[in-house]
Amino acid sequence: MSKLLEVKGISKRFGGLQAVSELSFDLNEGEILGLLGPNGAGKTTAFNMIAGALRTDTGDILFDGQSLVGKAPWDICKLGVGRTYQLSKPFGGLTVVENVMVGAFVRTRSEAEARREAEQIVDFLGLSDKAGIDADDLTAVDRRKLELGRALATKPRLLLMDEVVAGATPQEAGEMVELVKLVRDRGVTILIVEHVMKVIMGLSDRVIVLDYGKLIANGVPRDVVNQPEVMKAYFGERYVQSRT
Ligand SMILES: Nc1ncnc2c1ncn2[C@@H]1O[C@H](COP(=O)(O)OP(=O)(O)OP(=O)(O)O)[C@@H](O)[C@H]1O
Repeated sequence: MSKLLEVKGISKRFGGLQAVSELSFDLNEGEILGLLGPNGAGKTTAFNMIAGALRTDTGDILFDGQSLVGKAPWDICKLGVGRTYQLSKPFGGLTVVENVMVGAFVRTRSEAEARREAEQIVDFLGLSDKAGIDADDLTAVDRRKLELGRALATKPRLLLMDEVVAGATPQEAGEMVELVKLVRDRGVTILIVEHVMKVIMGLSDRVIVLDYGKLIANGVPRDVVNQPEVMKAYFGERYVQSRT
């Protein structure tokens, strides 16, 4: 399996706080990798370094063999790294299709082409009947789908997804999980941050766990969640001792 992303010893310090410390991991082409860790573990910081929103203090990030360090978010997106945000904020006053077109303009200057691609994506997301409504009028779950659509329109090979089911009902979460699987089936490699364990377990081929900015586990979801280090990070030392 070829490596699409190689993260090599990246670190980030904010003042006195070491948010990410010498983090290394690989992501294989076609894989869904879950990024886990308790609040404040450094997941978003790691994401932001890969997407170019934050500069790394140390280390390198290779995408398809090419270093992303020092590149602007826009250029990283053009290379094929898309991202979704935890808080999806559609452009109000634009329709659902027009919102997705914004993503498509990363790849094309033709309005007709952007519209055609956006319509296909809106259809894929199951939002065709809402294509012409103001994006501000969408429900929370449909906004999440739109967020995914905007990212897909940039034609990513790697998609960084931040908490796709936050605030969703179990049924809506199930819908999002199915959509993410379909995105992978279209050939997109995925790195996903998610707090809902059931979602991560159901989606990820492999998971990595961060705690205080350090990688503490890397493996198949079922093995990783039972590792004492991981339980300690999530539930504390006492919980682990009470189980052993
Ligand atoms: N711009 C910043 N300036 C200062 N400290 C920051 C900044 N961004 C993040 N931090 C701190 O860095 C640490 C890691 O934060 P980060 O948001 O990466 O964690 P996280 O794992 O994504 O957490 P959560 O699950 O709560 O979103 C936290 O202690 C946070 O307060």
